[in-house]
Amino acid sequence: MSALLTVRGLSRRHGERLLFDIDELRLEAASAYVLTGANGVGKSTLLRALAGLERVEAGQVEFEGKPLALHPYPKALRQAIVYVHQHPIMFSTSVFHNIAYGLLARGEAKARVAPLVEEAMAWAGVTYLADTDPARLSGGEKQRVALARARVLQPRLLLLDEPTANLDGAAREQVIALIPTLMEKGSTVVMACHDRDLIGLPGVRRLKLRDGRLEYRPIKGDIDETP
Ligand SMILES: Nc1ncnc2c1ncn2[C@@H]1O[C@H](COP(=O)(O)OP(=O)(O)OP(=O)(O)O)[C@@H](O)[C@H]1O
Repeated sequence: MSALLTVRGLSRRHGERLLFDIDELRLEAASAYVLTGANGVGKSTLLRALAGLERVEAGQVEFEGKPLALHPYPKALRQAIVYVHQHPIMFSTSVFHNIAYGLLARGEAKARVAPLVEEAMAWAGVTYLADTDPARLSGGEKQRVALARARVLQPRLLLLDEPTANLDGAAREQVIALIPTLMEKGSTVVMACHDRDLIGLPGVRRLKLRDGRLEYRPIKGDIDETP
């Protein structure tokens, strides 16, 4: 296994409160993780920090073996890491345009974008929504569009913040079914979640934030409910 991202001495304070102080966060290439821990322990903050959306203190940072700093947030990480919010925000245009946007912003040729977007929509089962305004989508459809929009960029690291938190029934199951296939293109996936079905997916490692520290659990670790 080779390390994709290693961050040593990763800490975050809110005033006097130390939210976390992690000796070492190490994410392997082409691997899947769940990040668990009690409400308010800092899971979202940690994911957002890795995506450059939240200011943290960091010691040594290595991405694909190269040393980097998290501030200012480097272009190499901006291109390699995608964060998916639990309430994804979308442009009021169409589903197709929302999925295409990141590719076009990267300077991808229009002729190449259409087939990539179509493939991503088919993967997420949202082709029938291509022309729909995202404001009209159900929660499950919106989450699947957000996953397609992230996947189409082929990120090296995909950070999912509670991808099933607001879903139930078939909508939740459809999202869970997509998760294992996110790794097909070699992406590493980290999901902050409380969902036992995501935690129990085969081959998913568990990271647990507790008392400001990060604990590494074995792949088929227990899925207890202790915070
Ligand atoms: N700007 C801020 N100032 C002070 N405290 C903050 C600020 N932003 C977040 N917090 C606090 O930091 C803590 C961590 O929040 P975070 O959303 O990262 O937790 P979480 O583990 O993702 O929680 P949940 O499981 O409920 O989603 C919370 O107690 C939150 O209130």
